[in-house]
Amino acid sequence: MPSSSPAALDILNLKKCFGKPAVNDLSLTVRDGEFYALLGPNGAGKTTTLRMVAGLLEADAGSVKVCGIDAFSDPIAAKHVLAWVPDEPMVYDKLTPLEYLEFVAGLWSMEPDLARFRADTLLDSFGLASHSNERCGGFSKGMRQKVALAGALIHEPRLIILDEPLTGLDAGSARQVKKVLSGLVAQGVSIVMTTHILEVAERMADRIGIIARGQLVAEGTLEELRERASADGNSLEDIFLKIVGGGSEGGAQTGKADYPDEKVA
Ligand SMILES: Nc1ncnc2c1ncn2[C@@H]1O[C@H](COP(=O)(O)OP(=O)(O)OP(=O)(O)O)[C@@H](O)[C@H]1O
Repeated sequence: MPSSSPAALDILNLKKCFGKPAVNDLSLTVRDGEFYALLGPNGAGKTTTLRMVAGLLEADAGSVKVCGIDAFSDPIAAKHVLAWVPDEPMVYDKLTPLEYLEFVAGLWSMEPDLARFRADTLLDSFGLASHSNERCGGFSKGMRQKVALAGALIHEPRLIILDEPLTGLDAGSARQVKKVLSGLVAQGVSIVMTTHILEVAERMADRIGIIARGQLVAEGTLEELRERASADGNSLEDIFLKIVGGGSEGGAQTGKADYPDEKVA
């Protein structure tokens, strides 16, 4: 749908080198209100790209605009309109979900009544209402992930950046998260999500971008990608493998590096 609002995310010629290029002159645009899935083999540069967008990692070159705000020259304003949920989110073990959400809301200087209302609504949406007064320390990975996601949403961001949000979630939790995300998109919120679960991208995303070797190698709706891969009738997995080939970037590079130069949020 055409929109007069600025793009939710505008990445232009972004570069980051760790000895060798991790993100290599990458440009992409996520439209206002769009659900954009970022796919790519292990080590393709997805997380590095999103860390730069979220202000956790300094770019070597390029620019990033979030809802029209220059994220490099005005990072605080950009952070107000975005939410970042890493693939291994951190919550405070000694706090209950309710305390954690009220704590995060306090960091955003939200009114206590509004914070409580938002916290209760979010905990309910994620199926955590009955655990809202238990300490997070005893929670499973999936429950912690949902608490972290709720915390990221408390300030009503316009752009939500999710790195592998469904990893480690059971079917019920994954469905709750997908439902919340779809509901947010229906309200006009924009989402960028990396995932290795191609079926999720296929079902949920308005557009899909495929990154390989730090560059955007394909982008479009599922239909457009099908056309591009001349793979009519095939699944996204067929298209993906045709575009990027099998295997991870750099062969054995499948695990996370130790990120020595990561900034503290
Ligand atoms: N802080 C860092 N120091 C050194 N190398 C890094 C750092 N961060 C990322 N890299 C390297 O940059 C490349 C891109 O990594 P990145 O984590 O962005 O890939 P990815 O597409 O998110 O992969 P995955 O799907 O496995 O999460 C990899 O070769 C990785 O080892």
